[in-house]
Amino acid sequence: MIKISPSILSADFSKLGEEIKNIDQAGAEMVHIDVMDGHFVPNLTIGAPVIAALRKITTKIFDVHLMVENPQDYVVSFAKAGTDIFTFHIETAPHVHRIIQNIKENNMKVGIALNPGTPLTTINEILDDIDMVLLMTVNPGFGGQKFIPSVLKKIKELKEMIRARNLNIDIQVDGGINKVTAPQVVAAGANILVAGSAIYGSDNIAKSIEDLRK
Ligand SMILES: O=C(CO)[C@@H](O)[C@H](O)COP(=O)(O)O
Ligand SMILES: [Fe+2]
Repeated sequence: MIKISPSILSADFSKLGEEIKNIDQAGAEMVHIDVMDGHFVPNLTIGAPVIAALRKITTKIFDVHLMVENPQDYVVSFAKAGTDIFTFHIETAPHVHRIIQNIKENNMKVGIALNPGTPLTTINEILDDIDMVLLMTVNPGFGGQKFIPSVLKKIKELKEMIRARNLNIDIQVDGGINKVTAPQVVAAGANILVAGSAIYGSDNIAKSIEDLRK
């Protein structure tokens, strides 16, 4: 089953609560929250206090995508704020096994994100220990960018790695996902689609979510 995780990066931040209720009622399975630190990526967004405030208004899965250096420093505060899936970038984590253990000890699911230029070999040794792989289909930092088609091959390769090892791991894609690219990523093996501008940029949020799902 395909799950849709709308990225609130493209929402109207002046009415974030309302914007989250909109995607909640429209049937999205998750809420994708992009956390940026101005170091790993050249942009700043939100952190644990905002997540904790949003936690009060929805029971949907909080799919938190940390584009930050030193992600281990945020595990405890993000767990307390109500994060369900803690996704960090492999490019930021030399002690990757330690942070995975720490995320699990704090009762969150583990996601690992890879930039378009980062090879799958970087997660070979820890694939058995995680719940989700996020393959970036743009370079992280901003919403509204163009999908990078060369990632399709990587999605297929990851799907095959997971199948060959008989694992139960979600493949999430993020960046430039819309009505045109969604069928391509799903055919390649992705099952969780993140979309910001394709959902919040449309005048019918429920329809845009259903269009992606179809
Ligand atoms: O993590 C990121 C960007 O770094 C994303 O989650 C974007 O927010 C997706 O936006 P669209 O490409 O769908 O507009
Ligand atoms: Fe994201």
